[in-house]
Amino acid sequence: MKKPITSDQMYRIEENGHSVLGMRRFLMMENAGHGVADFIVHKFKRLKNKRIVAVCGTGNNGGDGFVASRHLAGHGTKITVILLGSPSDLRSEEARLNWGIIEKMNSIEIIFGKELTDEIKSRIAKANIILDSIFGTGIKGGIREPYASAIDAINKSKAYVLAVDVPSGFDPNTGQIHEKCVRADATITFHRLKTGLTKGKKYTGPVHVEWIGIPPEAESGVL
Ligand SMILES: NC(=O)C1=CN([C@@H]2O[C@H](COP(=O)(O)OP(=O)(O)OC[C@H]3O[C@@H](n4cnc5c(N)ncnc54)[C@H](O)[C@@H]3O)[C@@H](O)[C@H]2O)[C@H](O)CC1
Ligand SMILES: [K+]
Repeated sequence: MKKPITSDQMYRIEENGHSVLGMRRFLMMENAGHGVADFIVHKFKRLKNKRIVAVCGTGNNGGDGFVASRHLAGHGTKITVILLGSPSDLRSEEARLNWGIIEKMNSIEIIFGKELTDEIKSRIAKANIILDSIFGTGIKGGIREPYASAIDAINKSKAYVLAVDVPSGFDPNTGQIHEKCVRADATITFHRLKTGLTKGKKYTGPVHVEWIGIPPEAESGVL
């Protein structure tokens, strides 16, 4: 197994990939989101009529959820993307780009807001599959609303939960959990295992490492 890395090392590898080797960040997000969709397609042979809900934050973890939802829309499933926040809060160009695409798609239902409305709670409660795209390696400090209530709703649901990169509320470096943490049935993490993911199986489930095409050369000077 390749040596696990910290979130700081991941960010530096991503930065090298982008600025030294010219791999645009939206390509990394596209490959990450495709990997998530591919994992679901292979896990659930029949996706038709399955209700999939992507619960997304306003960072690039959320962006991965937008991309995965677009890839899954091609499989005839009912997809809902829930953005916990406002589109104007989306932090990166690549997340805004992907939000701009899915908001034009009739095959994806979009709901956004800064609080957990009954509509959002009911989508999560009725989901067959949930993509946990709230936070990944960018989690910092105490978990604010509506994220805390969203994590509770995900943990109460009967859905199959796939954590994108890291279960939301899980520290990618230490494996410690914040006051709330998604309990995932599986985790798909990008590029390399994060050091914290060697622990906390109760929250991560089995961990799948997805290569997203960042050139190995991007690791020089970092690992
Ligand atoms: N590194 C790579 O090569 C790739 C990473 N991808 C994905 O990007 C995320 C990391 O994205 P980032 O924007 O840095 O952070 P997050 O999306 O994980 O979270 C930041 C987001 O969450 C908010 N937030 C943070 N802490 C809290 C808190 N305690 N309470 C409430 N809100 C919080 C913050 O404001 C931001 O909005 C990585 O995990 C991958 O999934 C790429 O897409 C693929 C390549
Ligand atoms: K996550």
